[in-house]
Amino acid sequence: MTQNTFRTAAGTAVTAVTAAGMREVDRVAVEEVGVQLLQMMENAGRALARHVRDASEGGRVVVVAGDGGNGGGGLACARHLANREVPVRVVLDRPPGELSGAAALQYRILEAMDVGVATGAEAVARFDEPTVAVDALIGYGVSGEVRPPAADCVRELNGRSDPVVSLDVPSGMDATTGDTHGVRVNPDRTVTLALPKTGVDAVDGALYLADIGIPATVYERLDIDYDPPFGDGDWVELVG
Ligand SMILES: NC(=O)C1=CN([C@@H]2O[C@H](COP(=O)(O)OP(=O)(O)OC[C@H]3O[C@@H](n4cnc5c(N)ncnc54)[C@H](O)[C@@H]3O)[C@@H](O)[C@H]2O)[C@@H](O)CC1
Ligand SMILES: [K+]
Repeated sequence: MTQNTFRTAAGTAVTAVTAAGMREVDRVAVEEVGVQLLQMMENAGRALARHVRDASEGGRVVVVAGDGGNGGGGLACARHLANREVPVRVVLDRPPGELSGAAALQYRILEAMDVGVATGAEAVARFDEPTVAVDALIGYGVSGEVRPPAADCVRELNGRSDPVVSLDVPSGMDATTGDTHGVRVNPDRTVTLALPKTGVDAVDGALYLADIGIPATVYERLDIDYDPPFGDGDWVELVG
């Protein structure tokens, strides 16, 4: 099942987009309007860190990240948590040397900060104390059945009894259809970015929409109905 419109608790209608639609929003934001990816990622990471601090109540956090835009947002979140002295560790689904693009940039900052980084699903399993986990493995860019090592990380995340917070969409969930690509994370809350994706009505747990700074002109250029939903805040809960 997919949903084309969501609502905030205040009753504002929010248009949902497919993965292709969101990719087009990102393209217009960057190429036509001049908003840079790292600016949006910074907003995503900061908003996500606030949600994680909420869920963790000061306890430990593990951020499980992939190497795409979703992973980059997770790594930015780890930095914001460390900046607030939240005890945070990072697990990458692949060795750091295999990172590229924005995720590699985010990783280099964490390295300079001495934030602990481990690799692989076994590292997720090692967090046996109460720990909020952040799922930043894969976002709307999922393609085909989720493969190892990401698939093993997903299973480890689902085996945890502590809260899991997913960035944008639960990893392994098709952002357009809500279908599962073989395996997917079952989060306690999802912080989706800019606009809800049509498939996210299939998420478990609470669903929040975070502002990553995309101006209304981007939506106007794409004929997407947009009534700013955020009010005074940086995110809103979506109620269906
Ligand atoms: N406006 C934007 O462009 C922003 C996007 N952001 C994030 O970037 C995401 C989109 O980024 P990308 O296009 O890089 O894509 P993703 O990060 O969603 O996915 C690409 C990553 O997933 C892996 N992957 C894909 N399919 C897989 C499979 N079947 N098995 C195992 N691994 C698989 C790829 O190897 C790659 O690491 C969004 O969901 C969002 O979370 C945010 O960081 C902030 C700004
Ligand atoms: K995710």
